[in-house]
Amino acid sequence: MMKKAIIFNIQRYSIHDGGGIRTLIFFKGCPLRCPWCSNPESQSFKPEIIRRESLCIKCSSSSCFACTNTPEQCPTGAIEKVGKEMDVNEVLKEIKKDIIFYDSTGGGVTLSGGEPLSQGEFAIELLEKLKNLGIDTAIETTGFSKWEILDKMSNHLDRILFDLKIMNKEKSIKIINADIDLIKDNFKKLVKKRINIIPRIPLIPKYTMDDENIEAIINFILSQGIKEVHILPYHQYGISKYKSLGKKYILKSLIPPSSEDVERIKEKMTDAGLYVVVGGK
Ligand SMILES: C[S@@+](CC[C@H](N)C(=O)[O-])C[C@H]1O[C@@H](n2cnc3c(N)ncnc32)[C@H](O)[C@@H]1O
Ligand code: SF4
Repeated sequence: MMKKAIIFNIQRYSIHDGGGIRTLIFFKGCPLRCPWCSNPESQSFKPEIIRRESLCIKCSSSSCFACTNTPEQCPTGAIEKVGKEMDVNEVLKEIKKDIIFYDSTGGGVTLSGGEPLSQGEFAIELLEKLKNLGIDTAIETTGFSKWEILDKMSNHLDRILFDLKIMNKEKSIKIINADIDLIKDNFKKLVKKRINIIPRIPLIPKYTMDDENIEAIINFILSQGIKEVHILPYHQYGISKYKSLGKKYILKSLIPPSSEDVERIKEKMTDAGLYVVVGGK
């Protein structure tokens, strides 16, 4: 039987996250809980209802949040179901609509989320089919999974955009629910396999940007013989999605890093011998 996964978005014509014009496949569900996550709708493994107040015309209730209409009954799309079970062929059908853009731009398909490794068997089958079609493949990942899954998946990936977030073990478990030792082990095994791996660091003030964490990240990357790193300055683009989901955004008052702060970290990494890309594609 064909494998199925919960997908919450298929974004076409993306110029981020992997190079060229890309199709991004967003897997729903993540074992981590980064308080700054810009995709809160990706965290639960189950389909969810979101409510967008800005689209609500108050047709049946005084508030979108008190409305008992189903997504199908809502006339404006203010109430929407996020997350759809799809099989590999359904996802492939969507991807094939973009295939003509890949060759001329060096683009392809990037798996994102949520955490694609958490629906690993499906992702492996999809990637295998994409490689059989000659399509470039990339993944954005936390690297937090059993090695067996990542090992199999890496055989069908041209590039792994691998996040390193919090290097202190206790802090990593407490703040984002991730065992950094497992993540580092997986990273090292991929390097040993000579997989094309690009570390990405989200620059989150008060969480990942302190000297100790940045130095630990630099030392780890250098110890693995890697020369390129991407840094992603903190943004709050996902903030309205928290409200739509009825979730609280606890970092509302956290100010994104200034360009000087980003430059300071870039310089530190460059001085250590790394080639640094801000944003990262
Ligand atoms: C939404 S995640 C999905 C992939 C995977 N779950 C991960 O975290 O690597 C994609 C990228 O966005 C970054 N990211 C998430 N929230 C962010 C925020 N508020 N500001 C900057 N980068 C963010 C992550 O660090 C990751 O590199
Ligand atoms: S690992 Fe990625 S998807 Fe999961 S909570 Fe963190 S930023 Fe969000």
